[in-house]
Amino acid sequence: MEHTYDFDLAVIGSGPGGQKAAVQAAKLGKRVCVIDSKQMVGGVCVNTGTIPSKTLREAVLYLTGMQQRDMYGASYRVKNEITISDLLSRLQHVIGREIEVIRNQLLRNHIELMAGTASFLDPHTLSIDDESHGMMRTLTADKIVVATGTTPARPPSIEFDGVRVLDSDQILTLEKVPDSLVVVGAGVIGVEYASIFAALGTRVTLVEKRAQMLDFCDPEIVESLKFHLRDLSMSFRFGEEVQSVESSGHGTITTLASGKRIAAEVVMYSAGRQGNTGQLNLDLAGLEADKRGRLVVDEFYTTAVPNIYAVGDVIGFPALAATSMDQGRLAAAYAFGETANELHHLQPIGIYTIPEISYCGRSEVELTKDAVPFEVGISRYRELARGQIIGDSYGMLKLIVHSDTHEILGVHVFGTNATELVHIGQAVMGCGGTVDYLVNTVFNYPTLSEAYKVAALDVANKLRAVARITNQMLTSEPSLL
Ligand SMILES: Cc1cc2nc3c(=O)[nH]c(=O)nc-3n(C[C@H](O)[C@H](O)[C@H](O)COP(=O)(O)OP(=O)(O)OC[C@H]3O[C@@H](n4cnc5c(N)ncnc54)[C@H](O)[C@@H]3O)c2cc1C
Ligand SMILES: NC(=O)c1ccc[n+]([C@@H]2O[C@H](COP(=O)([O-])OP(=O)(O)OC[C@H]3O[C@@H](n4cnc5c(N)ncnc54)[C@H](O)[C@@H]3O)[C@@H](O)[C@H]2O)c1
Repeated sequence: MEHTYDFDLAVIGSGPGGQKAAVQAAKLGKRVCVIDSKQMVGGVCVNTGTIPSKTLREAVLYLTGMQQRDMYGASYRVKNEITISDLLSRLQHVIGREIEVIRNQLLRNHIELMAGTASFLDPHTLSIDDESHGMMRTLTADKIVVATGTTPARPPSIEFDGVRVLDSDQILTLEKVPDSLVVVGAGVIGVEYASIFAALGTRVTLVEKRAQMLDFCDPEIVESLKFHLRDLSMSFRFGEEVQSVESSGHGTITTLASGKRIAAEVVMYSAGRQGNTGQLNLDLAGLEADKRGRLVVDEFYTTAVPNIYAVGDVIGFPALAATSMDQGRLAAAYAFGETANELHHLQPIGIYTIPEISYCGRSEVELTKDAVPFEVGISRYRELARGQIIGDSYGMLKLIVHSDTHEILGVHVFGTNATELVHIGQAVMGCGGTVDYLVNTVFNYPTLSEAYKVAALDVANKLRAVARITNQMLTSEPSLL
């Protein structure tokens, strides 16, 4: 006998993964609902993660006038005393608009948005606890997508008071811009926030237990970033672990395992995140999470239970809004038998530090390890007319090209608009293009995109020099000696 369910698809979590899963299923004519708590519509992405941090960064760049200082001098500011309310007003504006856009998209696709926390009663039945209205309900669905994301991991020995000792979600509730800040963990979240506060004039100390930060990025670019951050008075404590954090009305003392003690007004922890599966009653669905709360899926985003899918941060790496969206879209397509191509292996990474970093493809370190012969071409923004016009004297774009096939193997960008520029390289690489395409292409002038042309010519010149001398060696008379 055919089951009849309340919904064809129930999606738990309204972040990027959940939204796109829901819209894809609705486009296939399915009856869909999305469940999330009332104050989290849009997920971590809109409320506590991507959008707030990127908006804060934009507000800081504008109000500090930092990007104009090359032109107007080191003391140039748009506003002298930047208060937390200057920053938060922009944040609230953008978050509010984003939530409206999401609600509207769900509504016009006839997707029901339900307020509450979902948990499994069995593989097809969910219980929804709507605390804000004191209501419980149950619903059934043929397919279920778990897109519950993550929350900041909190070491049990640290007392988070939400005022002086904070996790990265709580940083958005600061009541004033701190004079000094310890950031624990130099992952992407830690380095982004550290650079934002350093740009605001906060004295930042970044503590990281590994010997380096962002070790998946091009080392030359990480070195340039560190130079800029030191210039903003940031201190680095690499290879150091936090032993304890004490806090009082006067401030905080962070004690490191090496015995060092760091005084600061505020401490922010950004030392990893934990999958949000604790409230789901996974065992009633026949599922189990790993010790970091994450679910394992196959290439179709199916969990161990065939009608339950999982996407986004809750399935782990790469844990980006960018990938979560596509995982959601694909999971819904696979769930309802729609043919879909798996994600392209070339995916960009964008790190919104000040200055920003972005790359796509392989790095010099990886290629050297694999003994792949390559040539590198570099373009510096200060030699581009657009670089001069915008006052970015430190930006650079690096192209890595296969010495024999001329295939573009990687592009690494540092500086203004890096996260946008990277897509040109990504597109050429994705279509199997070579550096010759960039050499023979005309770019608008004056633009930062011209960096591709300059870097491509740099590669071509180096390859030509090798070819010329090799030819001369081959054709010259053998030596008599
Ligand atoms: C500070 C910060 C900055 C970031 N910056 C970037 C960036 O620049 N670029 C980028 O690509 N990514 C960035 N990320 C990562 C990005 O935010 C995540 O990859 C993305 O939000 C994950 O989407 P998701 O679909 O897994 O769900 P999430 O956005 O994590 O949302 C999950 C939702 O599920 C809900 N939920 C959980 N449990 C239940 C339940 N039982 N019932 C109902 N609802 C539930 C939660 O309330 C939440 O709303 C950043 C993250 C952080 C924290
Ligand atoms: N621009 C972006 O794309 C972007 C921005 C922010 C976050 N994110 C995503 O969010 C996710 C979480 O980021 P994250 O930075 O919290 O986690 P992470 O796991 O990447 O980094 C945590 C860091 O903290 C360090 N650490 C842990 N415990 C420590 C201790 N006691 N003392 C000192 N150092 C310690 C770890 O060595 C690690 O380097 C990542 O997967 C990231 O991709 C992406």
